[in-house]
Amino acid sequence: MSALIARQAQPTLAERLADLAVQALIDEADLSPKPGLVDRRGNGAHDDLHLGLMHASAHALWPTFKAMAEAAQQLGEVGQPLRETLGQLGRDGEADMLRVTHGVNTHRGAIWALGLLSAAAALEADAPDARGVAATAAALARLSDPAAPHNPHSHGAQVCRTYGVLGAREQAQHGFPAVIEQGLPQLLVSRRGGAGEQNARLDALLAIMTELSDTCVLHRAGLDGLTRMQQGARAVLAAGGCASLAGRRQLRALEGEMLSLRASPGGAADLLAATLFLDRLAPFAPAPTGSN
Ligand SMILES: CC(C)(COP(=O)(O)OP(=O)(O)OC[C@H]1O[C@@H](n2cnc3c(N)ncnc32)[C@H](O)[C@@H]1O)[C@@H](O)C(=O)NCCC(=O)NCCS
Ligand SMILES: Nc1ncnc2c1ncn2[C@@H]1O[C@H](COP(=O)(O)OP(=O)(O)OP(=O)(O)O)[C@@H](O)[C@H]1O
Repeated sequence: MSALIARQAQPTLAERLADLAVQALIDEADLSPKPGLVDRRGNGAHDDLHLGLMHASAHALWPTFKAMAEAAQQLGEVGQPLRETLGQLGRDGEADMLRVTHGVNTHRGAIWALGLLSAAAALEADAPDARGVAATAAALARLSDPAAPHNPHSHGAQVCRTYGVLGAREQAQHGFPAVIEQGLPQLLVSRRGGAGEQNARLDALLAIMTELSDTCVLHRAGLDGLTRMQQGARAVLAAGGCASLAGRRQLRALEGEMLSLRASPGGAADLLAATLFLDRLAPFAPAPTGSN
């Protein structure tokens, strides 16, 4: 292979971040058994989603995440120009998603969360620790985008009004507390406890579900459904997590409840993808000088 071809084969930072974002979405979709969500076993509580569609949607978003990271590199700082560029790229990405899925919402919340995090990771490429990247993403999310069409009829907007809870927008504006305080710590604790990677990821999803006001669940199952989701997730973790027999029993019970309510924790799933994205950022940091 010539040196030129070898050089061209090296992915750029923006390409590597887009790879990471798409991989996080694929890993989230494939993770099984997830209560109520699309996974390798089936469609969960959804009649318009399936695993192939989730994969196609995830891959279709690669150019969006790449463009967001490139915009961050070019503009170089958190500010109104970057916020407005990301808003336009996010809306274009959503249109791409809907074209691929023929109008089904597969990843609206994920474009929002992973888009902000991809841009933030590009800004923080020298020292990409999870907390710092989440804080930078939050600073971007707190800037308003005058071109964003406010949709008071979105499911999220409706249930936030009805139940007085905070949704996807606020989760980002507050620095992704569900990821930083629940998802990532649980992932590390379960790994350290020898749960195995898939069970550690399931535990991370459940940890996110214990606290989140997931507007997907609220929309389909109301406050009672949300409470049952949170309590059920706590019961799995209290029983020893997904690697334990007792935890698996609780997980099966939770899944039964979610399916009977037609409820699916789509917001928690997006935030698990955000958790997996941030978990994998460390290797992006340049090696400290003097290290071998
Ligand atoms: C902020 C968003 C998610 C809209 O939120 P809204 O609550 O009105 O919408 P909707 O119900 O359609 O979607 C919410 C999505 O978020 C996820 N979600 C639900 N609850 C939560 C939660 N508590 N926390 C995080 N995500 C959640 C769900 O998966 C759901 O798909 C987004 O679609 C948006 O408005 N984007 C504007 C375009 C933009 O600025 N893009 C920039 C990309 S960086
Ligand atoms: N594995 C998954 N399975 C199902 N949903 C997921 C998965 N991963 C992420 N999600 C998220 O869940 C959301 C889908 O939720 P939902 O079906 O409630 O959306 P909706 O189209 O707004 O509402 P509804 O189907 O109730 O009319 C998607 O936006 C997506 O971000």
